[in-house]
Amino acid sequence: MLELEELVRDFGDHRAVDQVSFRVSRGRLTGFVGGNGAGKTTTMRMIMGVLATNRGEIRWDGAPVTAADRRDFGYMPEERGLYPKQTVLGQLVYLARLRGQGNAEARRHTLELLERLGLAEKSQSRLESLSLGNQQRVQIAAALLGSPKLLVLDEPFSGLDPHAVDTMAELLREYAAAGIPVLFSSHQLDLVERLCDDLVIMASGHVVGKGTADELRHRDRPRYHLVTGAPAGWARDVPGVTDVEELPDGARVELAADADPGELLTQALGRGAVHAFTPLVPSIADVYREMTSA
Ligand SMILES: Nc1ncnc2c1ncn2[C@@H]1O[C@H](COP(=O)(O)OP(=O)(O)OP(=O)(O)O)[C@@H](O)[C@H]1O
Repeated sequence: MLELEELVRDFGDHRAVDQVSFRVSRGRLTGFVGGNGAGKTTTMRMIMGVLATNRGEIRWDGAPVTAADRRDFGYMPEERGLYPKQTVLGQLVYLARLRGQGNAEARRHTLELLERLGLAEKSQSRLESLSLGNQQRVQIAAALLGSPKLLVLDEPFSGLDPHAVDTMAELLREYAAAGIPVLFSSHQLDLVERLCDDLVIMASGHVVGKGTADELRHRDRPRYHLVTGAPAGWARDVPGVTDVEELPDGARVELAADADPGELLTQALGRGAVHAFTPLVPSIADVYREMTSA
């Protein structure tokens, strides 16, 4: 398990990362989200030791992370960083050998990954001759070489077409299922919602939310969508109702945590037809907007 405890990173007098703490657990896919400049890349660079921390601690399996640990971490940096003029296969095999694989094993594993990522036919092409999306797939392959014990991926899905997104998502799930903690950043909240076990939400250098998607979606005050065919302002007078947003055909109604939604429904039925009465569960995009809008 990877643990970050109260990490701080300053650039001059700007605090880019402020008291950031979270965990990336074994077998869990953890999505790392936040607006531009929120501090995700800086945090990932500190995990990988590319940037020093000003304060705080990074632990791997309970002990302060070491350079040896980091050699076993698969990393896809924001700045990417493969060689444009080298062939895909050539440089991936080279990287696999740097990670300790023998030549035959490095070749076999690299070819397997290229096949999996739909790049087998491009193995002898120079990286710069590939489309941007295919270059991105090669960068992903580079992070997966060797047998990484942890994956730290900075926006691995950006620039991928929908099929490549699905392949990549499936691959990350397999790594997580094999017990490898996976941390990836993304601005694609629908994808994060679909894929992740855990989420960490950052804003202005701070963690503003973390937990499973269900935990983050949980609201202390449940909300319901009531459709009656006419504005339902009367709901304001129902015991337990704390907020009403009137709609042309009903209302969105917020209740106190201990209120009985049956009371609202009974009163609605007493006034005529009820076409729908449904709990409103926020999407992760809603949660994200609420948490980062301050
Ligand atoms: N090397 C640096 N020197 C000075 N400031 C930096 C440096 N790297 C990052 N920053 C600043 O730190 C803050 C956090 O940047 P970071 O790249 O970590 O954000 P991010 O969440 O990854 O954003 P994005 O989603 O846009 O990639 C920003 O204000 C950025 O300008």
